[in-house]
Amino acid sequence: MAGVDYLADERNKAEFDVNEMKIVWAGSRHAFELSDRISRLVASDPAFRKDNRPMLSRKELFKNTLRKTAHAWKRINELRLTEEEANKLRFYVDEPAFADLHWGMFVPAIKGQGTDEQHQKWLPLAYKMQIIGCYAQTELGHGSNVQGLETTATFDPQTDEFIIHSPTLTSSKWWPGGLGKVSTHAVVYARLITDGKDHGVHGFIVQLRSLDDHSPLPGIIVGDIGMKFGNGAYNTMDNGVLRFDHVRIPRNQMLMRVSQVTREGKYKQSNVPRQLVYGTMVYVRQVIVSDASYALSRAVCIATRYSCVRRQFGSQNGGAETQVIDYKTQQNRLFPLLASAYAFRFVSEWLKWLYTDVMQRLQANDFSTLPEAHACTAGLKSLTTSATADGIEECRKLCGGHGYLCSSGLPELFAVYVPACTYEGDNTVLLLQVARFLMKTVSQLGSGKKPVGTISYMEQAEHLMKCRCEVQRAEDWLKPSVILEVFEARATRMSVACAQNLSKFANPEEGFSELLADLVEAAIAHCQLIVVSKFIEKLRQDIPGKGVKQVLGMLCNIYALHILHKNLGDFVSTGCITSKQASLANEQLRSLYSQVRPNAVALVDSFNYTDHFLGSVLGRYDGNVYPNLYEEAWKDPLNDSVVPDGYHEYIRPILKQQLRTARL
Ligand SMILES: CCCCCCCC/C=C\CCCCCCCC(=O)SCCNC(=O)CCNC(=O)[C@H](O)C(C)(C)COP(=O)(O)OP(=O)(O)OC[C@H]1O[C@@H](n2cnc3c(N)ncnc32)[C@H](O)[C@@H]1OP(=O)(O)O
Ligand SMILES: Cc1cc2nc3c(=O)[nH]c(=O)nc-3n(C[C@H](O)[C@H](O)[C@H](O)COP(=O)(O)OP(=O)(O)OC[C@H]3O[C@@H](n4cnc5c(N)ncnc54)[C@H](O)[C@@H]3O)c2cc1C
Repeated sequence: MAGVDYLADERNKAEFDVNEMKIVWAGSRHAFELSDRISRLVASDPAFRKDNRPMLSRKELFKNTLRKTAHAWKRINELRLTEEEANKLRFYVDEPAFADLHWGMFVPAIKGQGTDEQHQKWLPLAYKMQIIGCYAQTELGHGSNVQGLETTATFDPQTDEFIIHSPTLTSSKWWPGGLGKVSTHAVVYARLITDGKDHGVHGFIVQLRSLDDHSPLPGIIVGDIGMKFGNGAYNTMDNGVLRFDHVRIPRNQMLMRVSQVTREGKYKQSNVPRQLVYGTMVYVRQVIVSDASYALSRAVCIATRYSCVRRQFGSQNGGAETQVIDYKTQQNRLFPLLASAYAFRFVSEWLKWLYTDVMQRLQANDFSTLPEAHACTAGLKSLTTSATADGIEECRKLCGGHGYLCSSGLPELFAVYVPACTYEGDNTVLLLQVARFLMKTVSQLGSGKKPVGTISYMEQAEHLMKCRCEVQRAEDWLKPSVILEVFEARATRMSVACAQNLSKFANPEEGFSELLADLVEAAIAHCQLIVVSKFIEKLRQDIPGKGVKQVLGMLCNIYALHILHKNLGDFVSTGCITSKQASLANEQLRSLYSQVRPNAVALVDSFNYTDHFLGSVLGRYDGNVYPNLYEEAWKDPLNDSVVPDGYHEYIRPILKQQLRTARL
């Protein structure tokens, strides 16, 4: 029946003001209104239909993406959308495309690493999309090890040009999104060579294709790297391969904010850190943390609504069966993910602030907070993407068999999402960057250099190494000060233990190599502490709306106590808590699940996702799952005919043969 809300009872149970929570989730009333307006605009435009993606061949899929991206660009211009609105529009179109890399990496790379003159020349062209660019860093042979890249950019003082060259097969650029079929330009990372000297990896703007007929320019071989994981999914993106055969570009196309090559071929460095060459990655990692909260919240929204609709067992006297969400096992798997979605949302808002702050400082030549920003973006990118990828898969399982259908939206979400654990830095490699930062901090304790920002807790290392958790009753676990101290103590003790073990090696690098697995665990402990502490900080702010702060408090405690429960080994073995306190934490967690239960649907409604964006029959707002699932099945092209194509060739002969055998 149209118009019936099958989840109305669930919505009536909510103990908080959903409209106010929507504003908290969005970040501000302005952000909410903008998101709400743009998501409806996209949902109501048939050109942005996406339910047919898994059925399309790669070519059809890709052309469809080109059509949608062109349509989005047309709408952005017609409606004169601001940059913020245009970003939201691309987000709600929900189809990875070359434009993500153009706006998300090419433009930021020029902005961050180009000089004023380069900005004046290239940014207007890029803003109008008169050129389309990508970010060509990774090669066939090297991705993580950026210093190992092989492409060369050799200065030719005779002609005042750089010669861009791929000396080996492994130096072929491999993976850049938007490169394969679309980009006219790329920021290419290559080893700068002047006068026979190698100055390491630098960025260069290189034109790849003709602006008249799109054919590759002389000396350039470019194409798509092939089909990727999952139907539909990330195959809308033309990840590409690129080779250069002595391609010449003018000297002023080297991005020269960090270092310059003069007309005479002299290499000069500005007084800014070399690591600014990595600045675009810091920017995108911060965006990816925000993206993690959106991807996880989508999966959680689907699983929560469906868990209320789905009933199994427990019928008494012919009454309704139990809603699967009422099983404690379902809650124990689902609610920590719900809490994580909120936790990641808040930590990403904070990270955005941190990034903006670092950028402002950089403008004023203050580079002091760059290492912490690198550690935070790298660590939180790793933590949130790993948890989200696992979380989406868990949500699929929470939906039972139906979660495996493409119409649940979960398989495609998973397939699109999992590469986030790899792109923009492999998650383990990034955690090791955090570990280096932690080891450096520990080694400087007592040297007078004060740890600042997210690492400032280490200032109390002496106390944190020996403090005892004061929890005696389950309710004691609800105190933010208790949770914070326990997480700080665990992170400190794990870092200090690594540092002590490292000091046993004569060669620190050898020690680091040997202890990699422990170092990764210490880095995770530090990153989990950041997420917990930013959630607690959020709750210290003024949050209006009936019951909003209370229910967020429950989620914060669920997030922290669930992490504690999953990592009991760390907490108990470092002596931060006793096994008795661990079981009290578990008791508290169970009680929190019961408290969150009536609010579950309202908490996912607060994400304010349209049915179009969710793209899931199981997650429909109205909960009317079964008739729609049934209808969806009939739309499959296999059901176009009653007798399938191939019956006469392959089924009938078998059947007939069996008949003969049976007669014998
Ligand atoms: C894009 C769209 C956005 C919007 C769209 C919507 C939302 C998103 C959704 C969907 C988008 C999907 C789009 C996909 C996009 C994917 C794109 C790519 O994948 S582009 C390739 C990424 N490649 C990597 O990330 C390589 C990873 N490797 C590295 O970063 C480095 O090589 C690293 C950090 C592992 C090692 O670097 P070393 O070899 O230079 O190393 P060391 O010696 O360890 O470091 C030297 C010093 O530099 C610091 N450092 C390293 N990296 C830094 C950084 N980034 N910033 C500041 N300092 C850094 C270190 O802390 C160290 O500092 P001390 O000397 O100890 O003080
Ligand atoms: C969908 C997708 C889109 C992408 N888009 C772009 C793009 O637009 N532009 C671009 O330039 N690149 C892009 N990339 C490339 C991406 O950035 C790299 O794949 C990524 O940085 C990982 O590098 P790698 O592939 O070399 O992994 P590898 O480093 O080869 O990793 C293989 C394994 O080795 C481990 N490992 C590696 N080094 C260490 C170490 N030091 N210590 C311990 N373990 C280690 C890793 O943990 C991993 O398990 C994209 C990749 C994907 C999948």
